[in-house]
Amino acid sequence: MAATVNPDLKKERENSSFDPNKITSFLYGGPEIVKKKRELESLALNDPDYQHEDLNFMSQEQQYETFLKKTLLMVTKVRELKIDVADRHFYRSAVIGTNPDPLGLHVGMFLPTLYGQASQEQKDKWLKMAENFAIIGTYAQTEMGHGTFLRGLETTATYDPTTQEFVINTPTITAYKWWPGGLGKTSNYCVLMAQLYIHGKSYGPHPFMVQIRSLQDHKPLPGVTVGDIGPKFGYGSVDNGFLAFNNVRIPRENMLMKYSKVEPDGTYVKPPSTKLAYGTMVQVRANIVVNSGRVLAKAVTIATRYSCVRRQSEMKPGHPEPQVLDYVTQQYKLFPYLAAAYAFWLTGQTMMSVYTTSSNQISKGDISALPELHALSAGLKALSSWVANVGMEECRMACGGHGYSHASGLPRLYANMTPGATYEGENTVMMLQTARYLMKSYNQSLQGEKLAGSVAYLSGVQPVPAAGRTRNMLDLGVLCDAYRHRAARLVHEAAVQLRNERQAGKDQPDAWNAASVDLVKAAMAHSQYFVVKNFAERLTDSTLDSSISDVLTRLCQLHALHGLVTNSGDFLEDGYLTGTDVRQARRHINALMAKLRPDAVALVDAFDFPDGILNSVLGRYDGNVYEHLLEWAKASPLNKTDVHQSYHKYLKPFLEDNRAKL
Ligand SMILES: CCCCCCCC/C=C\CCCCCCCC(=O)SCCNC(=O)CCNC(=O)[C@H](O)C(C)(C)COP(=O)(O)OP(=O)(O)OC[C@H]1O[C@@H](n2cnc3c(N)ncnc32)[C@H](O)[C@@H]1OP(=O)(O)O
Ligand SMILES: Cc1cc2nc3c(=O)[nH]c(=O)nc-3n(C[C@H](O)[C@H](O)[C@H](O)COP(=O)(O)OP(=O)(O)OC[C@H]3O[C@@H](n4cnc5c(N)ncnc54)[C@H](O)[C@@H]3O)c2cc1C
Repeated sequence: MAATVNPDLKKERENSSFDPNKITSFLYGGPEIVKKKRELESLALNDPDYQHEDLNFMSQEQQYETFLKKTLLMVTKVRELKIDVADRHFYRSAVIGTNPDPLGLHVGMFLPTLYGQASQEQKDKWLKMAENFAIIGTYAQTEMGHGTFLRGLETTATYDPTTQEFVINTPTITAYKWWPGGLGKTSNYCVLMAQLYIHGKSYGPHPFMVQIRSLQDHKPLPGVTVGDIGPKFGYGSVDNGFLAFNNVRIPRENMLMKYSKVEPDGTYVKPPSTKLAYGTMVQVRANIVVNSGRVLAKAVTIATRYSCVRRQSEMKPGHPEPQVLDYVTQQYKLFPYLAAAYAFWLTGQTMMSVYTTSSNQISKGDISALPELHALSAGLKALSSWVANVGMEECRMACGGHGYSHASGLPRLYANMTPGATYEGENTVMMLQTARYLMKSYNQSLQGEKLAGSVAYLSGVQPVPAAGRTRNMLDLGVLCDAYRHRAARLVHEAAVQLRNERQAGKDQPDAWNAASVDLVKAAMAHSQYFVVKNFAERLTDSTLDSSISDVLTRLCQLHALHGLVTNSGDFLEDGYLTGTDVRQARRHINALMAKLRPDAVALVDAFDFPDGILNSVLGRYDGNVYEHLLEWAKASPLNKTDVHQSYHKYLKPFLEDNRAKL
């Protein structure tokens, strides 16, 4: 095994224009945080208790078992090591790498729902147990027949005032809860979303705390049917489950009653907004924005490092084979996603701070920020996970044949992360939610109302500038204005389309459906504007070291220009940009890529993913790809013996038979 760093990667690092540690510090929020992160990561990665065979060599059952063991151990160690709550995610991501874990829903949704939806008495009753993993829960909302349309959920919780209990029922096959993570085999509790019925009247979906397995022998409780839904595209390390109830009774106090309440006599107390019950989803959507940036950063790290190690073809006759990253077409595959990874990393930070501010306000009873928070998180969740999906796949293909091997880490990354476009709100549906808010805001602005927050720009209609002027397409102000104009125009056009459909005689739902392609486009443009503007604003930070602000500016320019060129029709359609502008933009992209080329490895190094987290032979920090590819392949289960047992069972008789017939 080679101990030295691959010479090509070494040279790349020597030639970069800046110290990657400075960007790492910028990305993570300061050198102290980076220090803490590295300490926690190396603690986890060097702990022999977490070592196991490569998951790619395991069955789904083995993956689940391995991950369950590992996550439980992690919970114990986090407690023993007294790791601060704020720092735990560093340790956790080093332990689990790019895999989801069976306790993910307990930590990511069950606990947050208790924090956000339970009354103080309910918190007193359950939080200690849940926080200390004395019980394990999941978030059981989606049913076989309905995931998106929450008002269509079929599971019922019918209040019985005589016993002061809710009776939980699964009336049909399609009402089976389906998909919740950690439900199949791990959880003994869940937050159940069910339709509340009182005295025969429906009050819509509400959250209930329901025990589903015995705390003694883990068997399903009477009336509960629960199991695993079977293998999926990815997520082998998680037991996504199904769940059904047959007249299961739970006490009245088990409805989570921070907002809505049911009194003992069956009187229903309305919440300030029915959408408060959807609060946990908003939180996870904000998390998905953060996660999409990280996922893309991982994929780009793997593909960029490998593209510097990989040499292929003759660019000039008789010359050595170049590093594939020197092909401009290869740069055009990777650098826009490198820039997007930075863009979404920073968007994720802003999204989280908007989430924290708004949710503090909401928990104090001021719900005015709810619509904006919902619309922003829905649109950014959809945009970021879509871009991450396309980017991960582009990175895989950019690694040629070896990208297709699990050794690259890319298929597993993709399979585990692609459902980000589906779970926590299917992306098209989320974009349409954002569009709904945009239409509402736009109409308010037409009524003369002043808009605030992410839609403030819709108030001022921008004129199309006179033709013949010259623009500097590298100017971030010019680029932000162009995105802003495009978003405002597409919102306006979607509104016009809606109005036309209405005037043509369609009712509101049909008109909405007819205009929905334009509505999604408008929501996309709005979200992209937010991302570009946010990136540009972060660069105005006066504490930024000039050596890194130059390179980050190039990334921001590339991100904005690439989006502009790939959607050029949107910018050209009304004459806001000219053909000359777009041509100029294309040339700038080429020039920017050439400038970024020497810094590419340093820019991915700055994401600071240790090898143990990347889990990729192609993306190794030391670049010693080939020897480790061979070593990895040798470890594959099919190579445990020189002659596989199937030879004796099938191949030998087959060959002998064929030889005998000659
Ligand atoms: C494990 C976690 C780890 C954590 C951290 C690690 C990093 C994270 C990364 C990775 C981990 C993830 C691991 C896997 C997790 C997966 C879990 C799940 O998937 S759980 C299931 C999710 N299910 C959905 O998301 C359903 C989607 N559907 C809905 O949300 C609703 O049904 C919706 C929005 C589509 C429609 O809801 P309507 O029918 O009740 O509402 P309408 O009639 O359309 O609208 C009424 C009004 O309510 C507003 N509204 C809707 N939702 C809102 C909300 N959430 N907040 C505020 N307002 C809302 C609307 O904008 C509208 O407003 P106006 O009337 O126009 O003013
Ligand atoms: C890996 C994974 C983990 C999950 N974990 C959990 C969990 O822990 N807990 C849980 O409760 N759920 C979980 N889910 C379920 C997930 O939340 C749902 O699958 C998701 O919300 C999408 O809903 P759906 O499956 O009903 O899609 P559908 O709504 O059936 O989507 C199918 C198609 O219909 C389109 N469509 C639907 N409605 C509209 C509309 N109004 N307008 C336009 N187009 C529309 C969609 O765009 C999509 O193209 C998980 C799913 C996965 C894949």
